[in-house]
Amino acid sequence: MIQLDKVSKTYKSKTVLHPVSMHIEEGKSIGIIGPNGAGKSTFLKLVASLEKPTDGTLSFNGVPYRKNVKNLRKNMGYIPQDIALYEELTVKEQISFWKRVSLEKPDPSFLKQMIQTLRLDEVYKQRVDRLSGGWRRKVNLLVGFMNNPSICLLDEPTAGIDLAAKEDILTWLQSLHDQGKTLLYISHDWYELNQLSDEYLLFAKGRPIVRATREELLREKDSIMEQYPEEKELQNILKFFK
Ligand SMILES: Nc1ncnc2c1ncn2[C@@H]1O[C@H](COP(=O)(O)OP(=O)(O)OP(=O)(O)O)[C@@H](O)[C@H]1O
Repeated sequence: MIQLDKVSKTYKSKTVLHPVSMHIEEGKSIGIIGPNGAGKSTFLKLVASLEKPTDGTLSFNGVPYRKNVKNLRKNMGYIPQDIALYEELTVKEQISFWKRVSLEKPDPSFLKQMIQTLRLDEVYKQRVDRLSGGWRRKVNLLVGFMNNPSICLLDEPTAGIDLAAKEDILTWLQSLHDQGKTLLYISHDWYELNQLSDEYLLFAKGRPIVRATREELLREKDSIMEQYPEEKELQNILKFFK
């Protein structure tokens, strides 16, 4: 479905993503892991078509991204690390606002199901700036995905929020996976990753160094750690993988 051919990214003279070739199959749930600065967010933004590759080509269903942006955007939802909402609006107003301005048509039944699963009806009439981080994150997910995309890209969707909100978001992500959607998400939370991932994509030093199932990663983790003795953060990440 999504194909990357020798895709790389360089900012000024610094290569932050070395050439990557990869196929992402429809319906796969891929957990992206790795140390800070390893290139995970850059990779996700390139897949989301929010960044252009310095070299290489991305294609969706055989058509290069540049010839296919409209169709691609219709099928894709991307949630960045930072929450981007109109703080003074209530949740209800926020939804109405985004419904009006979104280029893609919202899907009413999907929206209703999302509100229920994320329990957003509980705070429907509250202003966003009065909500906790967990609720705000849920609202952000809602407005980012209200058009029912088949490819869901998420950059640390549960970082820094309370446990109850994490559980709700995890349940909702699992329901997306059960519906056959493609999920690519960056996370540092092994519990969440183990619940959700068909595969792991492990980044280090500006490239994906391993793509593996949980069982494969468990088998390979000692040898990966031996190959990258100087990568302390990578060692710490893999040490806690069970
Ligand atoms: N717009 C930009 N201009 C210059 N350098 C950038 C830009 N965006 C990212 N970088 C650099 O690219 C490298 C990879 O960043 P990226 O955000 O992709 O890493 P990451 O693995 O997602 O890290 P984190 O877990 O901290 O979010 C970093 O060194 C970062 O400073």
